[in-house]
Amino acid sequence: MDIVIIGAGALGAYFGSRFHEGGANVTFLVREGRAKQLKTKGIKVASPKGDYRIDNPKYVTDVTEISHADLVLVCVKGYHVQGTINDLKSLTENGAYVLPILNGIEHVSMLQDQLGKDSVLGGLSFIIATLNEDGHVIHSSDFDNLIFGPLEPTQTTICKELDELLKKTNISGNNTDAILTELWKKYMFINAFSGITTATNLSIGPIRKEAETIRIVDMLLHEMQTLAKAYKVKITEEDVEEAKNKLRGLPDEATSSMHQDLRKGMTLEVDHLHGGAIRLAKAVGVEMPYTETIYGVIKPFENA
Ligand SMILES: NC(=O)C1=CN([C@@H]2O[C@H](COP(=O)(O)OP(=O)(O)OC[C@H]3O[C@@H](n4cnc5c(N)ncnc54)[C@H](OP(=O)(O)O)[C@@H]3O)[C@@H](O)[C@H]2O)C=CC1
Ligand SMILES: CC(C)(CO)C(=O)C(=O)O
Repeated sequence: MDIVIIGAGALGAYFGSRFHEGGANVTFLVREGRAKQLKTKGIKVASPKGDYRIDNPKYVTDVTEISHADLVLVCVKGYHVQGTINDLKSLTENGAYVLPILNGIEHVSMLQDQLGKDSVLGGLSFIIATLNEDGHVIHSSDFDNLIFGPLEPTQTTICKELDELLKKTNISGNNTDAILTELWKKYMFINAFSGITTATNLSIGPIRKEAETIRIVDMLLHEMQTLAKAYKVKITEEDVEEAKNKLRGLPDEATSSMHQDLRKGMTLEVDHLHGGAIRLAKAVGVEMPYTETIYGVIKPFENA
């Protein structure tokens, strides 16, 4: 399979490397700065699932240099999705499917509106990864789940093909017919986890010790459950409990990518995640006081 990765950051470099390891033809579509780094440093992945390196990764900065793509993985931050649209248009016009795996929900309808519904698959990932100063991937969780599935009936074949490829790689994950529900469940989880870790500037360990702080997490999860319901997606109490169990199971030092970005002084995805939920809530008359509070607390650090 010819796979293009847009955004060779932590997520893109990790999954791109694993697909390369599994035998796919992987091209990274990157911007100038990252291109220079890939040229001089290559890609290295340090991971509990096994290290991997690509000394001379195939990368381009100009989409017209890509002659064919079956699938494009969109691995940029929420606030950079709009900037990928022209590249994605060029690739989908030549037959590629687009699989966004970033956090959040708003980008899905945005991509569908601009690229056409048939081109956009549903996707998400569970992994904890970051880039070091050499642009090498530090994968620190023992999980690396890539969940995807068709949002339109026309997409079943490409999803089955991707599922077959996935089995040849070292990536965990699966093709699901319930990708919309999975997207909302991840959105619920990430808004609570990234919200509480970033707002408190703490990893999950100390947060778990305080009943009052865990209560906020509980309220954030339930607000997202109510919002999903307003968009006709059923998140059950068991799903909320599963999210809480995930938080209970993380090591003390585990934290969200947004909190890692805060620590590094990078732009935060708070508008895409919490801001997006608040916009969706306003559109359907749902109240989200805890989410609004978390958003307000984090917002001054968005471009710190
Ligand atoms: N890191 C993690 O553990 C996880 C992250 N996520 C989600 O995945 C998404 C990506 O996160 P992450 O990988 O950490 O982010 P990073 O900041 O590490 O990577 C994003 C990359 O996108 C690149 N980029 C931005 N715009 C473009 C463009 N127009 N063309 C090509 N490349 C572009 C950036 O390049 P440049 O270097 O040029 O700025 C950067 O390398 C986020 O939504 C995050 O929430 C989800 C699960 C886990
Ligand atoms: C919660 C986690 C680590 C799971 O993948 C994540 O998505 C993030 O922090 O952005």
